Amino acid sequence: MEVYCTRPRCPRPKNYFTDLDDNITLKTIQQKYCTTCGMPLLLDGRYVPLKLLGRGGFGAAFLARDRRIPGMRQCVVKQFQPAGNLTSIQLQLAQQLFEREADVLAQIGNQNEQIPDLFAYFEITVKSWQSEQPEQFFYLVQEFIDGQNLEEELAPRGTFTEEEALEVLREILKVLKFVHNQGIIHRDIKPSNIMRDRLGKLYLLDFGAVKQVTNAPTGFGGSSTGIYSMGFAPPEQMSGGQVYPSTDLYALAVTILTLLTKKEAIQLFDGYSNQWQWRMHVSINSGLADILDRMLLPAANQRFQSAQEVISALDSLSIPPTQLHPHKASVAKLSSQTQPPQAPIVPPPAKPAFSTIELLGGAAFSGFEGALIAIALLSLLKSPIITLTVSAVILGMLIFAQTRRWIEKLDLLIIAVITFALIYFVPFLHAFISSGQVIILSVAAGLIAIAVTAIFRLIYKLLSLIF
Ligand SMILES: Nc1ncnc2c1ncn2[C@@H]1O[C@H](COP(=O)(O)OP(=O)(O)OP(=O)(O)O)[C@@H](O)[C@H]1O
Repeated sequence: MEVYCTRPRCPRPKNYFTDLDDNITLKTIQQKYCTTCGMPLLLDGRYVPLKLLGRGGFGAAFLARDRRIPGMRQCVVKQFQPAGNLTSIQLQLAQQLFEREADVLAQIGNQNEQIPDLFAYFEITVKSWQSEQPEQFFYLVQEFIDGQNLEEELAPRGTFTEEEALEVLREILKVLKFVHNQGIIHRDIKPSNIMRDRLGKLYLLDFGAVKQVTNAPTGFGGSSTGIYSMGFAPPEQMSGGQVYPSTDLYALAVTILTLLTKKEAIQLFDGYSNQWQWRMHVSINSGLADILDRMLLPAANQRFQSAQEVISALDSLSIPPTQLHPHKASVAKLSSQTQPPQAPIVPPPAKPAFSTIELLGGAAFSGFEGALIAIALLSLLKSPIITLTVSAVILGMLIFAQTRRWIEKLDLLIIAVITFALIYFVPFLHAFISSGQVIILSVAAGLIAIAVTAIFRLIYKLLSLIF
């Protein structure tokens, strides 16, 4: 099983432990340590990081499994890892923001099905890798949303249709209504913070920048601390002033325009007239366009004052509410990568997936080895049919051993070198061809196997993109 080291600068974070392929060992073993930097890998004794999902402003996010939950539930482990050289005050503020995400998720995550649940928040202190100094790491574990964020969804495709954008608008307004009613302003609404799972359900993520203002459900505001995403933040947030529910509504409108036009916010805003000039880029229902424009007004008090006001305005347009639907391309891509959340959660795959390099290396080995085996067998048995059958069986066993990772990397090289040396230097093992031809045939077979595998891989990728 491959386990990912979460130490920020570990040069070789991928660890492979064959004993963890055994479910009983995986569940009972006390701890595992990174073979490169010594970092404990089983976080809080239970979370097994599998791969890096991405790095954000305050940390890295890892896909992990919880070995203490039957079926090894998937989860996201976020690690506090601020980028750049921060002063101790900035570092403290960044850490507060990370803890704030944990606080907010603990408060509201379990109450709203479109906000990830919080599973755990903990810190660990470990010996530094290159010095004797102890190092402290903070982790937050939350529900894994099996899907793509809207930025990832938008990148490979064209613009969202009006119907699709309206669905995002209505769904996120529902979540914002709930969030604002808890006295919380998100302050960082943007496509990358909205995720769609493979069944089409939309989620609002990343509560690291929220402002917890007051418990009053309406008419509240709180001062901004300068955390925002350029282009999505309204003037009051950019100037570090008070933020309001309408601050989030403004960012949501910019998000919708981004989806409708696939253009950067800056391309839709005319700095000279200080106005949004987006209508020339997309044509939509005029009532909906007016609602978006009102959400985008520069003065916070001229915009809609609550998510509910926008929902009512949308309802009065009599555009039929859309059915939640997963986007075709993204679902096809996901279905090739992940398992449905509803399905019984299965233990992690016994073996990790193969990278393209590993796949092509394996193909080269199989082709090379196949040719050598065939040359030797034909020289010994003199029967093409028996040679073909026995070679196919041996080759099949070698390929199976590779898929199970019983042989990999250096093993392949060693086996290839030994077989080649045997057949090249023992004349009766290449009785019908010269030594030079052994080289040509085996290398050619290796290259052909690489080419064929690459073509199949390409076709598979193209098909999964299309469907
Ligand atoms: N609960 C989750 N389920 C699935 N994927 C997630 C979850 N939370 C975050 N991710 C994914 O992990 C990656 C990193 O997320 P993270 O929140 O750390 O940073 P970000 O949102 O990309 O950046 P920033 O924090 O600067 O806005 C992103 O691709 C995000 O979509």
